[in-house]
Amino acid sequence: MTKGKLIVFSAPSGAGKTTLVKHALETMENIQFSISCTTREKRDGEEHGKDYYYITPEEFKSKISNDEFVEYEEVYTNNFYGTLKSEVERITKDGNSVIFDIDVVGALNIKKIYGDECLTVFVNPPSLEILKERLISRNTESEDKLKQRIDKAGIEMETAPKFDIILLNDDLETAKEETLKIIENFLK
Ligand SMILES: Nc1nc2c(ncn2[C@@H]2O[C@H](COP(=O)(O)OP(=O)(O)O)[C@@H](O)[C@H]2O)c(=O)[nH]1
Ligand SMILES: Nc1ncnc2c1ncn2[C@@H]1O[C@H](COP(=O)(O)OP(=O)(O)O)[C@@H](O)[C@H]1O
Repeated sequence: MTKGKLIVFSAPSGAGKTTLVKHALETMENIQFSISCTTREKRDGEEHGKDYYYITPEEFKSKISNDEFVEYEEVYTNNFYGTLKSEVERITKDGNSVIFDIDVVGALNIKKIYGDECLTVFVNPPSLEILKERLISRNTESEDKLKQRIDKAGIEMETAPKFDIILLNDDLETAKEETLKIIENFLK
């Protein structure tokens, strides 16, 4: 059996990458989600071992010392996020492909490691204004966390040309269809 490939979705917070990755996972066989570790708090509706592994900063540090991460970042102040080697291994060893929802730095690091076995997709919001509106209406962040995400978005948008594909997420149904086409095309 051939080993699976890697598909990385990345974007500023609020662009819609989680929505599009979930759609791909619900629709397609042979792809599975890389569950990251995070030290951030669990949001309502999220589940440990499904959306993330929610761990303490001490547990995170211990995983760094034990070299358990493919990559990790302090994405927002005091909030660490990391991709476990064991997730990539668990999913790809049986021939399934792995899909990631990670920040732009992590995405480009994964691409450096895996090269042609990896496709990086940048989810582009129609504008920074619309990005802000989506984040506000998602209603998951405190004032302070919202500001951190919006402040970082401009710099993150500048990395778009480094990705293999830029996917516009304006009309959601169109973006969902495009997501499936991009993945199918890469895996065939
Ligand atoms: N580098 C890296 N970034 C991650 C990882 N997991 C999640 N992220 C990113 O961390 C950022 C914050 O994620 P989250 O707290 O869920 O907030 P959201 O983007 O506002 O939904 C997003 O850009 C995620 O894609 C990871 O394992 N590594
Ligand atoms: N094309 C779209 N049009 C309108 N709202 C969208 C669209 N895509 C996503 N959203 C909404 O915007 C918010 C942010 O999307 P989400 O997938 O959580 O983004 P991210 O994972 O990139 O932070 C969510 O409330 C989601 O339902």
